[in-house]
Amino acid sequence: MASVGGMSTPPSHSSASEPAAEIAVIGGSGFYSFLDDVEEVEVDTPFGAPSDRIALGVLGDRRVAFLPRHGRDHRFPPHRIPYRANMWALRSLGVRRVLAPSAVGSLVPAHGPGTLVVPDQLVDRTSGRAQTYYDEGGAVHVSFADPYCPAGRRTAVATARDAGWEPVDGGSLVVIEGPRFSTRAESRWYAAQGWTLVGMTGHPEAVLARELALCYTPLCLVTDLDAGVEEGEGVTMEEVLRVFAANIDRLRGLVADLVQALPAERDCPCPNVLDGMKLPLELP
Ligand SMILES: CSC[C@H]1O[C@H](OP(=O)(O)O)[C@H](O)[C@@H]1O
Ligand SMILES: Nc1ncnc2[nH]cnc12
Repeated sequence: MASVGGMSTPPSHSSASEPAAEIAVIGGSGFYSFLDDVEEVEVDTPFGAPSDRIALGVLGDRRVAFLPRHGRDHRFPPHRIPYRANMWALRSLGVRRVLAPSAVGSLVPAHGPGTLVVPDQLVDRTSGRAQTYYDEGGAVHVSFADPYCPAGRRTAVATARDAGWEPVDGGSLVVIEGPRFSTRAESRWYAAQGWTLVGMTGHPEAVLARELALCYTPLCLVTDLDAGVEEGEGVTMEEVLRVFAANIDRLRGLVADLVQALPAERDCPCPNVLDGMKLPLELP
């Protein structure tokens, strides 16, 4: 296992011209491994250690990093995930594109369990999470009107369609603080706002990616109808993990296809979001 101290020693198979990885996959609940033949690296960051060792491997001609956001033993609940360390560590390895699979509840009866949604909007209902890299040394305000990479979203939707998994293209993901699930009244209120999905990890992951000028693409797998949508007992963790497990092979396949399908060059706005801003931090 190699050790990488923030921006210092890169892993053995990387060089200045060839980053350790260009694309990262961040696995969520039930998604704790991805690549077969990997080198695992421990990365340190100014924000502490990431959730786990980062697995580096190759898929076709793409160098890929995999990081399970909850840790491979799901030791971090959503409100305790070291989001800043995770995104910083990935960028320090050379990553510029992030694919973010996630288990979510649906606020729309028609989008039942097993539905794949590629949302285009996000609503932050978390509280108290560190959500910026730029909290000292000067003000930096990134644009976040469109929180996700348009090219990544487009490619994800097209790749899912090609694989015969008709995705829902667009929708708003409301991210709650958790770790509890929503009450029926909260859930009905979210649905009444016209929001589509509810999860616990999409924020601050997406905005931290934006602050590091990374392309971030969410891949939301619906595991349940949220409490306000369905007259039932309410959502349970067991239900989420069971439905996710039933869909993981399909999702893994999609992520692998998507890694291959992402364009090599970035012609989206994401690389330029920090242009003209005076950064208080030196980016890795
Ligand atoms: C396992 S139940 C709730 C848990 O599942 C989702 O995790 P992730 O987004 O990492 O797939 C949800 O956000 C909660 O953290
Ligand atoms: N109903 C739900 N609420 C919040 N996060 C979830 N993750 C999966 N299902 C969820």
